[in-house]
Amino acid sequence: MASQETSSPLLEVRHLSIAFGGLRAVTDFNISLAEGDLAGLIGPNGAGKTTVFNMLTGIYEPTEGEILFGGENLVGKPTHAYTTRGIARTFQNIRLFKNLSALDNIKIACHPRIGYGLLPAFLRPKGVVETERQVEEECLFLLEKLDLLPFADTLAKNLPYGIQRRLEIARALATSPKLLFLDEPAAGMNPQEVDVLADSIAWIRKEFQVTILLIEHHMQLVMEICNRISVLNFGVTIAEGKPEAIRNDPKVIEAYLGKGGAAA
Ligand SMILES: Nc1ncnc2c1ncn2[C@@H]1O[C@H](COP(=O)(O)OP(=O)(O)OP(=O)(O)O)[C@@H](O)[C@H]1O
Repeated sequence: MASQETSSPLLEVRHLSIAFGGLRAVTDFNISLAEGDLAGLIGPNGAGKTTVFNMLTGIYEPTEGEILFGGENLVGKPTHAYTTRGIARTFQNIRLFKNLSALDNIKIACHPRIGYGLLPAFLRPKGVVETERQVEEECLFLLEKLDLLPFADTLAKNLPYGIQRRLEIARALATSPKLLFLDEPAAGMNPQEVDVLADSIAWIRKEFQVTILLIEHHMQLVMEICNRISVLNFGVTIAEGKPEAIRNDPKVIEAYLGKGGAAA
């Protein structure tokens, strides 16, 4: 767990709001992430967590606010601009290409970094062949790092659920992100898989030197690996701070955690 709170923020989100018709889904959301942070975004169903992710990846344009990434305001830019600047995410519902192998799922994610069009892909001059060899090597390396190598040739649809989730993370890492958003990475996992995942996420942060913000209902995982946590309720941030403070915050207990201290 490493927070480098003295360095300038990698991501600075200011006064982010969005409304859908009459519904204010998120109001005045602020967060500042330093390089190396592993932060959590929690709150009840419908609190606005995924909507925040959708704004932070260019899927939704906020009605107000700024998303400063490395000092540049990304609001209004298309989603690929977020990717090319080093922001990647996973989704709550797994979005793998089910009929492609694990390796091909990763290769596709590498594509925005390759930078050649359709014609060279068909004609395959020497440079393209070399690039493809390098990409394959990188992808195999990534699979190996995430203990996915035995599944390289398995179709995504035939992989166990926990492995599919890990492959989603590997696919996000293939874009070489500086900032990674994980939307409910533990959803649908059994307790053993959650334990392994918690270790993996902490390890990924360190190994890939990536800053992580995750949405999760699994409180044990959040409290164990996150160095700071923001809590949303009805689109409004009701608390922000270190896990211990969040766990004992009366507003958070009232809105989400309950007296037992565990929402999930
Ligand atoms: N495209 C949209 N159009 C209309 N309403 C939307 C849209 N996207 C989200 N909402 C609404 O915004 C609110 C916040 O939804 P969101 O999915 O962000 O919540 P969440 O905190 O991620 O919930 P969960 O934990 O259940 O995933 C909900 O009332 C939802 O119905």
